Amino acid sequence: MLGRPGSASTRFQELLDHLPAGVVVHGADGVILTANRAAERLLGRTLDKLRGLEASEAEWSLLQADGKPMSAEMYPVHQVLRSGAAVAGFIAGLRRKGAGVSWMICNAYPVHGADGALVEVVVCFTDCTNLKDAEQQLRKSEERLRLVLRGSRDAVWDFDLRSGEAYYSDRWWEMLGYQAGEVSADQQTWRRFLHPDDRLAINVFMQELLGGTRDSFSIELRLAHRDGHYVPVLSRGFVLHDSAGRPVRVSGTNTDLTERKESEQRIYHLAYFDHLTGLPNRRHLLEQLAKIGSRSSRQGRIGALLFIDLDNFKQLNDSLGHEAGDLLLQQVAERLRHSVRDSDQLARLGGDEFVVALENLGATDEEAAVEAEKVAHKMLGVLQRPHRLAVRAVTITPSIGISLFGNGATAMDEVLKQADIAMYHAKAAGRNTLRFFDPAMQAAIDARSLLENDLRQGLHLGHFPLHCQPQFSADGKLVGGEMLLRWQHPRRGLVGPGEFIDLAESTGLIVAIGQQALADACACLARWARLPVLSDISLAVNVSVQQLVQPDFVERVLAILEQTGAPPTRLSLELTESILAEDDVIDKMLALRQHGVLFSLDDFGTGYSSLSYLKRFPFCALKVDRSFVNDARTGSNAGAIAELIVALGKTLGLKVIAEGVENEQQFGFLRAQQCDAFQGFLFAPALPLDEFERRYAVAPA
Ligand SMILES: Nc1nc2c(ncn2[C@@H]2O[C@H](COP(=O)(O)OP(=O)(O)OP(=O)(O)O)[C@@H](O)[C@H]2O)c(=O)[nH]1
Repeated sequence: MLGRPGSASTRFQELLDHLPAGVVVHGADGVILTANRAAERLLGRTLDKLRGLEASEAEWSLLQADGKPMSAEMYPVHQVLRSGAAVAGFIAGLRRKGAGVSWMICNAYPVHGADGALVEVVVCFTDCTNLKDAEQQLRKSEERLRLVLRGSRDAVWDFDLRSGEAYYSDRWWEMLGYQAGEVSADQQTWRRFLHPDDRLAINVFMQELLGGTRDSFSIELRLAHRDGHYVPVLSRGFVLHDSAGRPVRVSGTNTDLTERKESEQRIYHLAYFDHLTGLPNRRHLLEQLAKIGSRSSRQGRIGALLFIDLDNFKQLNDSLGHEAGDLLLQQVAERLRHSVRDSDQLARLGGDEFVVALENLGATDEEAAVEAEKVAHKMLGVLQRPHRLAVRAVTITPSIGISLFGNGATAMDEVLKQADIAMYHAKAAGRNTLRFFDPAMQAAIDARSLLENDLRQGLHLGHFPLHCQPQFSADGKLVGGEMLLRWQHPRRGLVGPGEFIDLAESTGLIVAIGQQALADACACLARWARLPVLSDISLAVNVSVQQLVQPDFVERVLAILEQTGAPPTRLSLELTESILAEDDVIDKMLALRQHGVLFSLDDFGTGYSSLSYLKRFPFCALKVDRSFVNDARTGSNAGAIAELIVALGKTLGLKVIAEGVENEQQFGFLRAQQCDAFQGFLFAPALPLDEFERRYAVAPA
């Protein structure tokens, strides 16, 4: 007991005895003078046995914080005796014989006498074994966590939403090609690495996550790597909420999915692509066909399935060997790939069979069939060019079966079967050809190709005799004529343009036909120039888009004018509005205008009827479309439009010509509107040129 006489001293003693901390008082020589009850308990000795003991000679020993034995001079009492200074917060282990180690936090301070000399050292110590154990546990578990994370390759991150603190682990940076600490980071930093296409979705996701009650999440995203590529990442973690449900912490790990994605891709490729040619395989095709079929039905567009089988491939395989066969199949695949659009679905079905699905070929079966046939013809042409194999060059032909789809009536696997059947018909027809599944379609295509042949033949033999429809002024004077195409077919007789212009356009023959018509018209103008009655009338010739877009269109026209000697100022080229949207048209028109050639705008009122066209392009005349002329009378809509068109033409200084005038009522109405010229059955139909000249080359009596 710390004995001090008097009642104050007794109270002080009681206080000390009830302190939970041990207190030991040493004399200046280090010997224990007294101790309180807690010290007796902690040291396991009564005061009697403690008194007179030197700390270092006692039955207990002290350990350092790291568990190693502590040398006597490091004991707190000795440190104070040596230095005269207090020691605070000193951690020491107390090992007593027969008992374990208890951990203490020690404070020690010197007590000085009146003369300033050190007379006592008071050492206080509190048991902190529990705290020490907890610290050790914590350290162990932290170390364990560190090791686990280092081994896991996952990248840890942790955001304290209240303090704004952000932690990105070293691995997090390493995953994106950076070193930790290289970039200063906050809670928004990761967003800067997001793939632009992921930003919106991730922002929405984060808003929902932080605004909701979920406490875990898992999401895939892409983060930019330093070298420019994007790392696919699986981000998983937890959200911690406070008692009010507010998010206070978000932590998680990012797993690099690159390898997984690559192997998924490899597996996908193995399952869906043909290893020899790299083309999609049968399974891929069948899956795509279902989508293609429903897309076409939805859009109301017709498409075609082409079934392509090489002819006598077995023979080639047998004679040149399987390897040569493989090489050929690869070349065939490559050529097919180049004959279709990127959006077309090409696949190798197996062996020497390939399939192409062509979508969106037209609004009707006929249109689609024409387009499909073109592609199939292209393939026939492309495939039969010699293939250079290691041994030698070989030629191979395909047989192609075609079936249309898109009206939703036939399932796509059925369409595939139909194309297969059609392919067998192509084989039966002698190979190296194509066949449609639908006999009616085949008949239409056959008829069309017959007509195309005839058209070529007709062009060659000059079977397009010129016809000319006269144009008159309001007072009945002949002022011009429009050259109209007719086809003198050897079996069918005279065929009107409605029956062959489409075909001529889709086969490109229109360019040659138009060129011929232009040459004939100019020859005619040259002849008329020598006939007094016809010498000052103009002749209009229709020009198609395909003609006009020819790069040398201007030169061709000038050459014809030169060769024929026709007066350019009598030649009027009629264009429809759709042509005006093509590039360079205005330049070509201006070039020809410089030589005096006239231009008139045909069918005005039916197309875009853009006023800017009329102002920008160097037109001399405007033709009111026959649809307005038909119903042209006072009070009708068509009449009002015709009236407007005439007024518009007049304002712009253009000559206005009405076509398709069939009766006196129409004529009377349009004449009242001050139309300049009139053309139609009321006056005369298109006449063969010789008859035209017979009728009009004589001066009126
Ligand atoms: N080199 C090679 N040959 C293959 C491959 N797959 C299938 N074949 C062969 O391709 C040939 C296909 O022959 P068929 O289409 O049945 O007959 P064909 O000789 O082409 O005769 P037709 O089709 O009637 O014109 C068979 O001999 C198959 O062994 C392949 O991957 N590589």
